[in-house]
Parts: sequence; C-alpha cells; structure tokens
Amino acid sequence: MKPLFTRRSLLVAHSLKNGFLPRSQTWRSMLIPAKNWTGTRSFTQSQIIRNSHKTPDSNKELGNKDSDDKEKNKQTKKKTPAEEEAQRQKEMEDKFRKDIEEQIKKRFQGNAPNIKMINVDGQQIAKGALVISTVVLLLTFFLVSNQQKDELSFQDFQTRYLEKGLVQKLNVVNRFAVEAELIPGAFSDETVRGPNGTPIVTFTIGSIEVFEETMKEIQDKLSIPTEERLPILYVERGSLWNLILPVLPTVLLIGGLYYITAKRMGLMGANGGPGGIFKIGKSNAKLFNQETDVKIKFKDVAGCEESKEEIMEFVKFLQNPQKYEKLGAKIPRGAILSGSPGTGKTLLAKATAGEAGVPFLSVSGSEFVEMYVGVGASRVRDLFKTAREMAPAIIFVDEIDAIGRERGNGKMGGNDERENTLNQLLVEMDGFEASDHVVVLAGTNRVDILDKALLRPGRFDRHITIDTPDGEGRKAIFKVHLSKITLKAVEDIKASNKGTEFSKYKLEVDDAIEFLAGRLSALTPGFAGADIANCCNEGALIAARDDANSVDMHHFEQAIERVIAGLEKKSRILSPQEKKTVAYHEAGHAICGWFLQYADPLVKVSIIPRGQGALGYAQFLPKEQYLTSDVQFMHKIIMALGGRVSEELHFPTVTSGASDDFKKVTGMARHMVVKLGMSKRIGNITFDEEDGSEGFKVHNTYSESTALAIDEEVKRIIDEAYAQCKELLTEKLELVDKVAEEVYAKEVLTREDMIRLVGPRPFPDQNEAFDKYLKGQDAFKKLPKQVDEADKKGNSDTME
Ligand SMILES: Nc1ncnc2c1ncn2[C@@H]1O[C@H](COP(=O)(O)OP(=O)(O)OP(=O)(O)O)[C@@H](O)[C@H]1O
Repeated sequence: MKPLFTRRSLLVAHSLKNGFLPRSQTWRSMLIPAKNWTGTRSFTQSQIIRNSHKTPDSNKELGNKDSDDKEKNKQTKKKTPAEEEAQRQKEMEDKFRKDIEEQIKKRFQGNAPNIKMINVDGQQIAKGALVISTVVLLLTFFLVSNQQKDELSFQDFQTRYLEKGLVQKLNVVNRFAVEAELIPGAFSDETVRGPNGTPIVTFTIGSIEVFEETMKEIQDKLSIPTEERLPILYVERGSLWNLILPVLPTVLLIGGLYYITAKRMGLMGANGGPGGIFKIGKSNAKLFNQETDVKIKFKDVAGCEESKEEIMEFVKFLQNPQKYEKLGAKIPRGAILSGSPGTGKTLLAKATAGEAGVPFLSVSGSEFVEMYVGVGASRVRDLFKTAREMAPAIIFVDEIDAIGRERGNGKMGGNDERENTLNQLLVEMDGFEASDHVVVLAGTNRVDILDKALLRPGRFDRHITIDTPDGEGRKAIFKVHLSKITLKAVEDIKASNKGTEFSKYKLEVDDAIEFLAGRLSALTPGFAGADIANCCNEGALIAARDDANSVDMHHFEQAIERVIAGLEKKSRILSPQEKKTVAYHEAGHAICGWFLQYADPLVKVSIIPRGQGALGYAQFLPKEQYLTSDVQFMHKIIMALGGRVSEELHFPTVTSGASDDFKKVTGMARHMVVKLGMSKRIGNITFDEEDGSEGFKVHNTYSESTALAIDEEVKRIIDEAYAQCKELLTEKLELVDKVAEEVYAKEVLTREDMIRLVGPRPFPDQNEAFDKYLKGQDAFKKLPKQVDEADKKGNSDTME
C-alpha cells in the first residue's frame, strides 16, 4: 500500500462524502480544527513550506535518491545516515497521521466522515491538466467533425421526414437553419430532443425565399390542402454577441481610423483628453502673460534702430490711444516685419509686447493650415475674437507667408483652403475698428511673395525691413549677448582692480567689452543676430570644454571659425601629396588676395579640413560696402581662380579641389553679364533668371542667340581673369612656394605670418573695422596648446 504521507507530498484532505474540496477551506482546516492542533503543527507547517517550494526537478532528484537507497538496502543491511533520517521522517509522519485521525474521531464522535489522504504532486497536476485539455479538444473536434459529417441535407429531410408525414412544425432559426419538429415517437439517429421532449432534426438553408418556395412546391405536389400545410415560424436565437460580432470589425476599423487621424492632427486635447475634434476650429495662438512671460524689452534688441523707431509708434499708441484719436489720427493696423532669417523679427515683436505691456498673442502662419476645410478661416476668426476681448492687445503672426502667399498664383494647382484662410485674415483686418486697439504684427522672410491685398494701406500699413546688421549693429548685438557671459577680459580687470574706484573700474570694463565686441564684429561680416547669439553661446561652450573659468577671445574665434567653415574634421587625414596640393592651392588664393588692390584683407590661411568637403581655406574679411565696381568683381574672380592656377603652375596635373571656386567664379561672371550690365556686348540690360515662386523654371526670358551671347561673355570674363591670375602667380612663383611651405608645416598662417613671409601689402586696407581692431593683432591664431599638439603629431615637417 502507498504510504499516506511522503516527504515530498503536499497534504490534501479529500472529502469523499462531498466529492470535492470546499474552496473556502484550506487543507488544514479540513483536517483538524485549529484549537486541537498540537505539537506536530510546527513540523507540518515547515514541511509544507519546504515541499511547496520544490520544483519538479528537485522532486525527481529526491525520488531517484529514494530508489537508490532501496537498492543499497538490498545490497547491505547497514543503514547510512540518510537512511536513518528517512526512517525517522517516516516514523514522524506515521505519528502525525495517527494524531490527525484520533483528533478527527474525537471531533466528530463516531460520525467521522470517510477521510482519505492523497498525494498531490505538481507534476501530476500538470500532466492531468494536459490530458484533460487534450481530451476536451479531441472531443470537440470529434463532435464538430461528426456534426458536419451527419448534417442533414434538405433532400434527405424531404425524403426521410417530410414526404413520410413525420413533420409537424418548422422553425427557421436566425434565417439560416431550420429546426423541424417531428411527431412524437419519430426518433432516429439524426434526431435530438427538443425543449419539450419532441424529436427534432435540423438542416441549413441558403435563403428563406427559396426555402419557402420549395416547401410550397413540395406541398403542392403532395396535394396538401392549404389549411393543413406546415406552419413555418421564424425565430432569432443566440446571445448579444451574435448581434455584435458581425458589426464589430467595422466598428473597430472606423474607431481605429478615427483615433489615428485625431492623434495625427493633435485633436485629442492638450493631454490626449477630451476636447478633441470640437477644438479644431479654435485658434492655437500662444498667449504671453505680461507680468511673467514677455520680459524682452527694446534694449534687448540691438542694431536695428530704425526698425525699433518705426515699431515704437505702435507701443505709444497702445499705451496712450487717446492722444492720437483726439487729433483724428488713425493708427496703423499692422506691420509686416521682413528680413533674412535670424535678423530678430520675432524678437522685435516680442519686445514690442514687452514695452507696451499688453497681451501678446503669438501664432505661426502654418498653425492655421489644417487638412480640414474651413478650419484655417475659423481659427483666424477665433484669434481676432480673442484679441478683441483682451484689447488692447498685439497679435503676432510669424511666417505669415504660409497663409499669405499671393492668391491664384499656384502654378501647380491652387490651394483653396489656404486662400480661404487668407481671405478671412483680410476680412478680419478690414473688420476691426481703430478703436479696437488691436495691432497685428507679422513676420516673414519672403515679403516678395505675399498677396498684394495684404500689404495695402489699411491692413499691414507699415513695412518694416530688418536688414542683416552692419559692423556697428553687430557690435551692439555682440554687446547684448556678451553681457550674459563670464568674460576673461572682465574677470582680469576685476582681479587687478580690487579697491579702486567703482566708476574707474566700470569704465575699464566697458572699454574691454567695447573692444571685444568690436573685434568680434570685425571678424563676422554678414552675420545675422541669430548667428551672433549662436557664436557667443558656442564660445562659452568651447571654454567649458577646455575647463576654463571664463571665456576668452580665442574661444570666440574658434566659435566663429566653426560657424563660418564648419567643424574641424580631425578624422580626415590627408596624404602628404594631398596636403601639399592643398597648401599650394590655398597659397595661390592668399598671394592673389595679397597683391590685388580690391581684394578683401586676408585673415587666415588654413589647410585643416573643415565642414563638408573643405580641405583648406583662405579667409578674407569683406568690408561693408553697398556698391561693387566691375574691377572689384574682376579681382574677386581672379582671387577665386588663384587656387587652380597655382596647382597648374606647381604640379603636372590638376585636382578636383577647385570645383567650389569655379561655381563662385561662374556665378559672379554671370551676374555681371545678366544683371549688372557689365558686358559691353550684352549691353545695359537685365534678364530675369529667377525661378518661379514654386521653384520651377518655365522658360528663359531671352532668345537663343542672346543665351549664346551671354554664355560667351561669361566665358570671356573668366578667361580674362584666368590670364591675369596666371600672369600674377607666375611673377610671384617664389612667394607662393614660401607661403605653401610654411602653411604645409604649420597648417595655419595668420596675417602677421604673411607680412613676415611676403612683406606688407602694397595697398592700404580699406576696411575701417579691420584697421581698428585687427591690424597688428593676429586673429584665429592657433592656441599654444594646439601648436604643441600639432608638433607632437609631427606637423612641423617640411615639404619635399
Ligand atoms: N537685433 C538683435 N539683437 C539681439 N539679439 C538678436 C537680434 N536679432 C536676433 N537676435 C538673436 O537671434 C535669435 C533669433 O532671432 P529671431 O527669432 O527674432 O529671428 P527671426 O528674424 O524671427 O528669424 P526667422 O525669420 O528665422 O523666424 C534671438 O532669440 C536673439 O537671441
């Protein structure tokens, strides 16, 4: 007999009387009432915990060990310590069992239920479950296949039941199955018992109409009188699922599509919560709170004094409208701020709001554009409604060209929705009265493509152009941004002026910042406000990377180089031959620039690869000038050709390094011929060579013969420049050699190096800023640390 308790068994009491273990009761409470639990309790508990944590593997191991023990027992009668332990355990289990039985007897006093102890093993349970599920599956499969096999056809139903008069009623269930109730006693293999005990056979039908028709025909044939014909009832059966399931895929598909669309269009409310589609027509304008958000004032916008003055009028109006209205003056409704990217249009608009102290609603033109028709117009309406409610207020529409493009100009098909939005904007701007005290400012980089209706007086009355800043403007912008940075020049003054008078100290600091800003401005011609802000920030980042305590001129110069020429490509290692070619190429540019009167002053020659594909560069500082003569153009072209000509003069073959120079040269020459009337043969005429607003060039505005003449003139100019360049560089062959060798060895040459190598420039530099801030003071010099590193890498070798 199997032992009732084994070491690895989980004890479960199984009530034979009830046939199952009541769920609410644990095995322990089934066996013995808690109050009668005695000293054996602790043993049992620990036993259970131990066993219940065992894995099937550990059980197996233990099982193997038991059988091994038996084997050993057979071989030798002497008991091992393990056997002794097993024996002891068995005795304890027996005692425990007896104990339980006694207590049960005592509890039920002779009426004890028939209790049987069984072993429950995890593995056994799993096996059992597996077997049961397999059986259930097989049974289901068998039943289903059997059902399919035995399904009654209509013909069988007709011959076996209908024609024999065994049918008493027909129920069409869910329009596809028929339950035929047979007369009592008509049982067969195919019948099942219906709810009231009547035998039933079932079969399926294709369509109710055909079934009815067939039934009629059969009964006609059997000459059954109309009143005795079989009644046909229609019943719908099944759960709610039967109704839901057919429509569920469609509902899920539509719901999914809606969800994806709503999410893509950002219509799910701010946090994906409710609001959704109902908010679509509302304006997305961001409202800046005067007290907390708009902290920008006019003093933060530097270098565009005229624009500031223009816009100041709006501020004065919003602050004191009565002053103007009293005199009968109408206040401009809006202003278009136009200019190149990063020139400070948004900044100026924000400063206007900051100065005026009124609500500032900022929105981007593209935010009006939505895939749904009418949404843009509705948002415009809502924006103006909100502004009127808050008046006095400023609306700022950034990138207005997104909605304000000229109407009916879409060469590739119109965009009605955008035009609707623009129309609504025009209507709103017309619609509000001067007394509404709402001012609309708009920013764009492309004022040329805006609809004329938008620019007429009464709408955007003022056109404020913000140009790229000149030298003084850049200096002023640098001052604004440098004021937020810990500068080495200022820190040095602080350290050396302890105890001196504040006014003197302040003067020194101002001078230092003035000089720094001036020098940086001289090094950054053509930079817009955003570039300057970026440079200052980059400089501080470079200083932080160097673990410096303050930001020095070198850091800013590195930042400028990075913005102009791109990142230094330390990974791009040139072969000695390539390096030599690049050195001669750059030396050619440098010598041309040095000996041509109208060339810009040179600040640096470098053969360190930078940015996209640039293996070296000669950096010149163009002066601020508003007119360029044909001779100046010529000198620029000669200078650009200097690289290729130098390669030709020093090497048997030429390289691809001059492709970018040629692009510039061709562009300049073509501009001279086509736009500036600088070709005698073509004459004083300008040809429109611009692309259409959609970026498609449809046709040239000149004849084929003119096109040929233009091409010939462009070539003539370049050829002439080439000849002059060759003449110049042949004459200065030795100097080119000198410069190339030095740049090859040092990688970087500054202006001072050039003076040392080739002597001072024969023409005065006509660049005031250059004279003031850079003359005699090297810019873009390698830091001592960098020079050391270059030496370590062996860069100071000489060219063979
Ligand atoms: N005149 C300026 N004075 C001080 N900082 C300026 C000036 N112009 C631009 N900046 C700096 O450049 C940043 C970008 O300027 P802003 O966004 O106003 O340019 P934008 O003309 O609106 O450009 P975009 O046309 O690309 O929208 C500003 O946040 C500011 O730091």
